Amino acid sequence: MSLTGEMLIGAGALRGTGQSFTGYDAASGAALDPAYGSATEADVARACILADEAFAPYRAASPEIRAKFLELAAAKIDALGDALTDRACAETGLPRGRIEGERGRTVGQLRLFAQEVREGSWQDVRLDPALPDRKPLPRPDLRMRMIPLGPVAVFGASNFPLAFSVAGGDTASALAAGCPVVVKAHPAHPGTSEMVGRAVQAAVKEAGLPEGVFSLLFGVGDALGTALVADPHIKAVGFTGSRAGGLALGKIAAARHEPIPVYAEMSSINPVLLLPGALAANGAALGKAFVGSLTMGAGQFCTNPGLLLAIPSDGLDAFVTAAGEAMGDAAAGVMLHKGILAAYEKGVAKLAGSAGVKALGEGHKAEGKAGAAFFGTDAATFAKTPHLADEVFGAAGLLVADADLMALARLIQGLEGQLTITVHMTEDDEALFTALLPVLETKAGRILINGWPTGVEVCHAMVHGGPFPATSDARTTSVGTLAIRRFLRPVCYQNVAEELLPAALQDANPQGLWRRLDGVMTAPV
Ligand SMILES: NC(=O)c1ccc[n+]([C@@H]2O[C@H](COP(=O)([O-])OP(=O)(O)OC[C@H]3O[C@@H](n4cnc5c(N)ncnc54)[C@H](O)[C@@H]3O)[C@@H](O)[C@H]2O)c1
Ligand SMILES: O=CCCC(=O)C(=O)O
Repeated sequence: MSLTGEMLIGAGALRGTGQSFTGYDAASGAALDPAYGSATEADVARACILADEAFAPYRAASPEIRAKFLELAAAKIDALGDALTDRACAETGLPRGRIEGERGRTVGQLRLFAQEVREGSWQDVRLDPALPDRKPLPRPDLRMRMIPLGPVAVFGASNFPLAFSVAGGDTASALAAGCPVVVKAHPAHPGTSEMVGRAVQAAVKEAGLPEGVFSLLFGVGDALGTALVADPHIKAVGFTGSRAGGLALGKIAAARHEPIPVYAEMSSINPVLLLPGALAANGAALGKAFVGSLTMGAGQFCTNPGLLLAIPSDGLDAFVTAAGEAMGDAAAGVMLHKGILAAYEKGVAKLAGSAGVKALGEGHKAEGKAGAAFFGTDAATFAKTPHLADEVFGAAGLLVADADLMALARLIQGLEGQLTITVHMTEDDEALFTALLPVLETKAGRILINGWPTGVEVCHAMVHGGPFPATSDARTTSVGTLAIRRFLRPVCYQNVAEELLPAALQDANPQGLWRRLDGVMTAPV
């Protein structure tokens, strides 16, 4: 596919007349053709009007039609072949294996949502039949199902150019829910975005769906995102990126005449608790494995393990020695764009210059690349230095080692919300884990044992979410089939005649759904 630099508004393609920009080869810094023109406010309005017009017919399309559309989009992304991998590698500096894996995850995610649409339990149908003879008052016939919210604005993330971008989890879950999507491409990978966008646009056409089901807008600066979130046709927002960006979009959404939900995934340092039994059994191996997770993709994962907590011991010494050695072998990494590299270097310099913080290991350094960094401190220093709990996006980790178990417990209690908390433990640590679990549950969306947080499985039980600032809404996830719930709302139908009811609610159950009948989950017959 040859790139044109055009945005995709419904079935059309046109060049934005706003500020021009290009993608860059992340490794060399060279500008990559073609140039993209930023969308104007009129472009945003047009995409959102088309999305609004598409909403009624799209949500009325049968589950089978929506599922086939998602599968078509997946097939067309697959068919982009090596050209997509080449462009994504160039624009992000991420290694080929990582991008290939991410493409598999992206198309797998679209196919999983197709299955989810067909399976139907997302409609959460509840039927409370009429009780005309109930005393003192009869009960009317009440039936409930979930319906889509309306057009959704999606902001592609810089660090996952496929799985969290144009056809990533936010887009897949919104489309599965029956919501048209207007995507703002991340300006760091416009070529990758155009390729994937054209695949989705072609799938809309082939599926015979209204053109406004999908649009893709390009732009630099804040104006495009601001106009998109403010547009009255948009009913929800999906975002992965910086805390400042997510909060800014949340403010715009809250200030609208009709405020709307912003599902923003923002900032997490993903604490790792190294319990004594695990360190005694495996200290050195854990140290090496930690560096593998920390430095993967130059640390540009929102699940990056940025904070470690432990009680000093011989096992912890072995951990630190092995981690320091592994850091010494860690190559300098290409970061996604210059701004992210600058932010990382500033964050590392701030850690290095903090009183009471010492270097425990560092990776190779190279001009224009990021060197991994590993620091250590104690609980008292952590408590009195609030910025030590801030995310440094990249391969920087901080170990808090303290003999005072209660000080570590208070530290955990004082942490902000997290995407993940990891616990390394053996049977000897079970009593400690059991004591900690109630606190961990209040802090994170996912608690994992004897693993590393990077590498999120896309499945039904996944929660990629968590209390603020991990996300703006702790009740949700942006990965896995549960993500569909963000874009649905319940409607109750009272005393609506059988023949006038939506199919999902009819007595005959033509969609073959599991339904909650008078409170009891009931199989289709
Ligand atoms: N937690 C994560 O998963 C994660 C992922 C990527 C980046 N980051 C963090 O974000 C920093 C910057 O990276 P980025 O460019 O990917 O994220 P970003 O938040 O700066 O931008 C993401 C998207 O939101 C838009 N945007 C941001 N602020 C806006 C505003 N005020 N108004 C309108 N639109 C706005 C941008 O144009 C872009 O399209 C990184 O250094 C890192 O700290 C975090
Ligand atoms: O960067 C955010 C997503 C992280 C992720 O999906 C993973 O670790 O696999």
